[in-house]
Amino acid sequence: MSTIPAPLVVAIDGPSGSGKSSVSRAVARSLGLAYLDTGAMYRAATWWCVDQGVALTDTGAVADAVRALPLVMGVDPQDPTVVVGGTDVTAAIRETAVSAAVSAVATNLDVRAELGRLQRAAIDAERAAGSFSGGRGIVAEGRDITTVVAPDADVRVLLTASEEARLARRALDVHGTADAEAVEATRDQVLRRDADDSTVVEFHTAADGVVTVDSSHLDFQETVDAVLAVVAASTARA
Ligand SMILES: Nc1ncnc2c1ncn2[C@@H]1O[C@H](COP(=O)(O)OP(=O)(O)O)[C@@H](O)[C@H]1O
Ligand SMILES: Nc1ccn([C@H]2C[C@H](O)[C@@H](COP(=O)(O)OP(=O)(O)O)O2)c(=O)n1
Repeated sequence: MSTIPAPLVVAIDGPSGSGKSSVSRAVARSLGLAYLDTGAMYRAATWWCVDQGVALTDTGAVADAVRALPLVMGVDPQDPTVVVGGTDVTAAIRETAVSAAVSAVATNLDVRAELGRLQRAAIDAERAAGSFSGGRGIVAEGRDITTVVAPDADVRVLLTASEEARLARRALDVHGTADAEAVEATRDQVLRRDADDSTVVEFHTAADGVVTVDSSHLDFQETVDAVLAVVAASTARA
């Protein structure tokens, strides 16, 4: 009798520029899993509030708008997409205006409750679909996936990197260079945002049972391999 392996849920958290999104996508591709970028959901919520003319300082109006968010997340790691009310906002949510404003939405506790609910539903759907269709599971990444959204995930990883490495990576991403000027221009987007976000979620220290992978001195492929090794070790133990 053949056994169908249970769907795997991998949760990855970490600060901005630690490599969460790119590493999680590569891990999902490598293992044949779905990929959920929860940061993209906070970005989509921010884009929607701005689109609807909601003042981001009005916490009640923001929460109401997010409860009505018509969001569809594409979870294929080859081509993750974000669609809001029929508009593909995959690129628009990466623009600097959204990056600068997103913490105001992500620190709204009613928004966190609503998006957390949607994230749990997406993870549960992959679990259930996997059991019936032979789907393999999901990699979900963000700031509170290992602790709040999916503390019961099969594998939980905190991906960290030094401040210096994170600033250089983001500068290279946004400005195409990691010279002193580009690093300075990136500081607000990385460090101020992490400081604001840290007021509502802890993502600098690993919770009990969460494995830390420090990518400061690893290149991209080495980081992917390190996370895959954590998955292999965790699933071998289970
Ligand atoms: N270990 C690494 N070494 C060098 N660059 C990396 C590494 N991990 C990720 N990167 C690059 O750093 C940038 C930021 O990564 P990203 O996945 O967007 O981080 P996060 O989602 O944590 O903000 C990307 O250009 C990515 O390719
Ligand atoms: N689970 C999550 C995911 C993201 N967030 C917040 C943190 C960030 O300010 C925004 C956008 O997240 P995203 O992962 O795209 O941020 P980066 O630009 O990769 O640093 O959402 C959160 O509060 N909780």
